[in-house]
Amino acid sequence: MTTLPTILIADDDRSIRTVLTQALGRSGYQVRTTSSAATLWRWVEDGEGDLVITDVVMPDENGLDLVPRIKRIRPEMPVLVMSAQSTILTAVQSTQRGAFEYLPKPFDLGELLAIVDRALKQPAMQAPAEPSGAPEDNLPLIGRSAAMQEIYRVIARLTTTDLTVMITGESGSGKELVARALHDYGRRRQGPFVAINMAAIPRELIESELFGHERGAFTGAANRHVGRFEQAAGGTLFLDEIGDMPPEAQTRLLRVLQEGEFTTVGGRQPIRANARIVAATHRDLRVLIRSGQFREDLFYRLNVVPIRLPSLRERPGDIPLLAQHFLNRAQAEGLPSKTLAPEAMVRLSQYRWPGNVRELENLMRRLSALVPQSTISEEIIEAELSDRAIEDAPPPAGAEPPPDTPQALERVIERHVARLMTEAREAGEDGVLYDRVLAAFEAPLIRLVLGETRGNQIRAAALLGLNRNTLRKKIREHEIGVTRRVG
Ligand SMILES: Nc1ncnc2c1ncn2[C@@H]1O[C@H](COP(=O)(O)OP(=O)(O)OP(=O)(O)O)[C@@H](O)[C@H]1O
Repeated sequence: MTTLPTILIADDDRSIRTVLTQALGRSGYQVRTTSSAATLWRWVEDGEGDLVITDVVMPDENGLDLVPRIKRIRPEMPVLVMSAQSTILTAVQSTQRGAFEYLPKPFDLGELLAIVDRALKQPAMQAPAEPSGAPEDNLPLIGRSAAMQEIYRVIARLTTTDLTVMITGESGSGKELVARALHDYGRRRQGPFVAINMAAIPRELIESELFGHERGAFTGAANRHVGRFEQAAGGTLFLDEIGDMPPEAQTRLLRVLQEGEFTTVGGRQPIRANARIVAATHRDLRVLIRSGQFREDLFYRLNVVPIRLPSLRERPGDIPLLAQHFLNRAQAEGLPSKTLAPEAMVRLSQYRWPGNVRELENLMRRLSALVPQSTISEEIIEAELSDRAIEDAPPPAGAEPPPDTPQALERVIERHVARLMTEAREAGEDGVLYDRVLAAFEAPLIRLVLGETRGNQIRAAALLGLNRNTLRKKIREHEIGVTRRVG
């Protein structure tokens, strides 16, 4: 008996899932559908399915980001990417990341079936060449610096426990990767890994996303919705950007952690919480606690095992290894093979990497695609980096000014401004920088002062030396939540 090929479909649009299920089912395929990238990933990890069809924009993760991860663990699996944002960028990115085909929405069902048929017939041809890199490329985390060794040791020690972990570190330093490693090597590895990013979900939806809701719990709740806590049962719940969690959700989460059970929004029946919690943030939670934006009691519940991930500039020795790893990976995804000249490597190691590993990864991917020569020279790196770096001559590693000095603050500001400049340049935006830089400092300033005055705007305006109406305008502009607290 031959088994029918199974197609895994991830799209948060139910009508697309229905149409595809019917069309593919009629053509003799088995079909499994999900609205979440996390579920799709779990199926792929569990070795299920013969072909993936994924949407790009999904509530929990961008489908395009999933493609290279799928190709890494299941290189033979064809992945079709469909997207309503049918820009040339999406198409190019899908292909670069190893997708078999890219389908702009709306698409022709006949064309889709033909592509599925073609993809399943030629799996061998789709398998990318073996990466030329070291076996290291298959490791979940790259880096041999002392700082990373310490991280590995902590992860290893935690494999036999379900302790709650709080990962802190700058953006792009690998917090999510560490969370996944804790899950993949831990006791709950057979269970699901469910991630939720507090900064990516509208604040008013966070509670129902986390805990689920009953039918009719609020306007628009047409059906019962299973929350991430329930989805993560038996596995790990990764609470990313925990510092952005709204106060009500914080209170609810604290209760769950204390009592070990929760109720859905609008529900009464308590459900046992059976998820290991790993939280992460790039923000300083102690500052948020001081300004009244994060509950101190919740912090202590979450901060059972703190893991502080070093920034890339704190471990420059890892840069060559990581750079080579990302070039190998780009090659495995079908981009041309590249090597870095030794001087180019030195220059990379001296750069400050405000966007950390993510920035390095992106640069290597871009160079793999764009540089025609097979050896990337120092000049090419120099041109790339001097474009984004503020300082011409970065200070050697270890020359960070002591914390809490005006120099350290200036350094932080410089890094942030450099990042905003890069973003504006990459997005081709002119005339936005001054406002964005000001907003970046104004919003936390106002939040802190309002925290200090317990939400009293008159006192806050006086403290700031601002006119009351100006302060109100800025509160609106920055969408700062103001709650008056008594006592
Ligand atoms: N040690 C590492 N080895 C290999 N790849 C890494 C490492 N650290 C980070 N990366 C890669 O860098 C990118 C950013 O990592 P990740 O998303 O885990 O960072 P993050 O700290 O969670 O970022 P953010 O705070 O912005 O969510 C990912 O593509 C990840 O695979």
